[in-house]
Amino acid sequence: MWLKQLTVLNFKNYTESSLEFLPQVNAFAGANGAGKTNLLDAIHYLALCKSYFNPIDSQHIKRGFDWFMVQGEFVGGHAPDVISCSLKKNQKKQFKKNKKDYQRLADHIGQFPLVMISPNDASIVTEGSEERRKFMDNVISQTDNHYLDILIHYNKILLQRNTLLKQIRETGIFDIGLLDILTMQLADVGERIFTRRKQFMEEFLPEFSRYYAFLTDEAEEVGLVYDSPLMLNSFEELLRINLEKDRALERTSQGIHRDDLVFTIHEGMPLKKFGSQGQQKSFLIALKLAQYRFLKVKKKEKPLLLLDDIFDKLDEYRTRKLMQLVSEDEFGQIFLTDTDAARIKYIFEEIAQPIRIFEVNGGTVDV
Ligand SMILES: Nc1ncnc2c1ncn2[C@@H]1O[C@H](COP(=O)(O)OP(=O)(O)OP(=O)(O)O)[C@@H](O)[C@H]1O
Repeated sequence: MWLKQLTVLNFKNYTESSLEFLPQVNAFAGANGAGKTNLLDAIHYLALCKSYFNPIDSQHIKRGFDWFMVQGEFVGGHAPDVISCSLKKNQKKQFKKNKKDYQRLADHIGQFPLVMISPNDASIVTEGSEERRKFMDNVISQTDNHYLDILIHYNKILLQRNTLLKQIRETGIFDIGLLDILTMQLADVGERIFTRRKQFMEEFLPEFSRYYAFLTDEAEEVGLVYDSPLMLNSFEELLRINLEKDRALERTSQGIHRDDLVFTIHEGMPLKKFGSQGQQKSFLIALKLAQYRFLKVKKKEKPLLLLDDIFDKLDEYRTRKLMQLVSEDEFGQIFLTDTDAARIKYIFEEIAQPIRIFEVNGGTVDV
């Protein structure tokens, strides 16, 4: 499966552009701010119904316009599929496959598996647990669309339970029956998410360790551990133990919405504090390569790989390692961005990979 054609209309700094791709490597080259990453993001929209960088859809409409559209033609695998995503200001985002609306976005996620590696990924190490849950949920959702459904369901019940806890505190009326029902429902759905995440980590961890060792020339021990309050107690027990605390806080203090991934180096020290910049970078790339491998095995096809500005950020050793994987045919179609077209040409010519370079300049593109 690969993306043959992409059209963007009024999308970020593009008015109208249509691009034809190679099934192998496609590079967007140009100065800072030219619009290279915007094209990767348009591809991300097609595969995952949303931006990789900014969750507010309306901010992707070109300034001065009131709608955008991104359309792409995927070929290979199944029959050619034309996917389009469009948004009119103040209206709901529309998704179509071969001109037909999707009933649910969850039906689309995972049909065109995709992995993005970007400098923004640093937030997975440096920011709060939400970023790491997002990473985990993104990978699982692309392989299991029921997972997305139960996540959405969990968040709805969580909101209802929190609203009730607030009402109890404000009104003093304690509807124990309703609280019990919401507690049981939350526990039931939460346990399913916990089981799925645990199972995912068991499969993911060996892949991650293998890629980290491959990318680094040091015999450094790194750790990746799934940490959930459900490791020690069942969800129902947890909610009962914390009932008084939850009533005082007016929210559900414990649950799978607090899950985290713990990243360590040097035998258990936090990666964020004790890992060098290079070690953190290798850790992140290993996470993403393991994500690629996981999706490839589960979906039985090669996901699209989007590399945002990574050759500028990687040292020569890691660049060579990545190129080794490209030449060993580990990946399918690749899209990448770089400020230096000559560097990209050189890197891919060295491993004799066909590449099409698009020169991007302020929202226009030349081949
Ligand atoms: N809604 C929008 N309307 C118009 N322009 C936008 C919109 N959103 C973003 N842009 C413009 O897109 C440009 C950024 O594009 P992009 O991030 O793709 O650049 P880039 O070529 O990847 O740059 P870099 O090499 O610095 O990463 C900026 O000039 C920004 O102002």
